[in-house]
Parts: sequence; C-alpha cells; structure tokens
Amino acid sequence: MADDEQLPPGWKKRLSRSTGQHYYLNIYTKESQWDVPDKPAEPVASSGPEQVQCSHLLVKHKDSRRPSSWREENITRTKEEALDMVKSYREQIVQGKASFADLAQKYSDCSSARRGGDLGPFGKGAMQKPFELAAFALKVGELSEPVFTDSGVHIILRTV
Ligand SMILES: Cn1nc(-c2ccccc2)cc1C(=O)N[C@H](Cc1nc2ccccc2[nH]1)C(=O)O
Repeated sequence: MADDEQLPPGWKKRLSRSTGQHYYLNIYTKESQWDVPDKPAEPVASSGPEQVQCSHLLVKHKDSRRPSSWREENITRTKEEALDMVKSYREQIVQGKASFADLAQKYSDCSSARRGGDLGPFGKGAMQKPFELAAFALKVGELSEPVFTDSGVHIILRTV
C-alpha cells in the first residue's frame, strides 16, 4: 500500500478508527477518499459530493414516527433509553469490540438491519434533514455522534 512519499503531491495517508482501514486525505481541502490517489490533490474544495453512501444503526423509541420494527412490534422505551443504547453501541464500535455491521444487523430498528445497516447511495433530499446534514458532514470512514430524527436515534457510518 502506498506510503506518503509515494503518493502524488498534496495527499496524506490516514487510518480510520471506526473501520481500521486506510484512507487518503487531501491536505488542501481536508476531503478524504478510500481509493489510493493517482494524481495530485486538487487545491480547491469541491462543492461536496452529489451522493454519499452510509450505514446506520437506528434505535426507535415510544415517540418515534413508527414505534415498531422487525425486532419489536410495539416499542415502548423512552428517547433517553434509546440514546443510552446508541451511545453504548457507538462505544463498542470505537473501542473495536464490535463491528458496525454486526451491531446494526442485530440491534437496528430499521429494515436496513438485514444489510448491516447499509442504506445504499443517496443524494440530498432523500432522507430526513437531520440525517442528511449529519451524513453529508461526515468524511468517508467517519462515524457520527448520535443523530435524532422523527424515526428515532441513529449513529451513521459514511462508507463512500
Ligand atoms: C430510508 N430507508 N431505507 C431503508 C432500507 C434501505 C436498504 C435496504 C433495506 C431498507 C429503510 C428505510 C427506512 O426508512 N426505514 C425506517 C426507519 C428509518 N428511518 C430513517 C431515517 C433516515 C435514514 C434512515 C432511516 N430508517 C423503518 O424501517 O421504519
């Protein structure tokens, strides 16, 4: 795998804490990518990606838009209890004790759980606004803090 000195000018190699994979950072724009760069880094920030791809882990609560899921027909936990659960899952992932996909598959209240939480690629306007804002603010490989939508409490991992 390329080391910094072998990379085209303007790139740095970094290690993602949440996935353990290397990614490449444009030192001018702070934008990142998984693929090894094959040309010098652009010095001008792009207007941001048209689409991103994310996985998420959702914990619903009694005030969620639809307090039901494949896991539990009638969800009665409070929003505070859901937040505590999401924080615990995030801590396990950051500490390397569990993978994002494993925990999403087991515990997410979204039907994307069957795909390890993968939502596929999406553009702006596709998801509830708090989710979109958080997702598009993430770098590739970055794991969000807890995000609140009408569906419940999420953590989001940007994958592409
Ligand atoms: C937006 N979306 N994509 C899928 C999905 C994607 C790929 C494969 C299977 C399901 C499920 C959903 C969805 O809205 N699920 C809802 C829960 C939910 N609410 C969300 C809000 C924002 C982003 C994802 C969200 N997921 C449900 O199951 O009650």
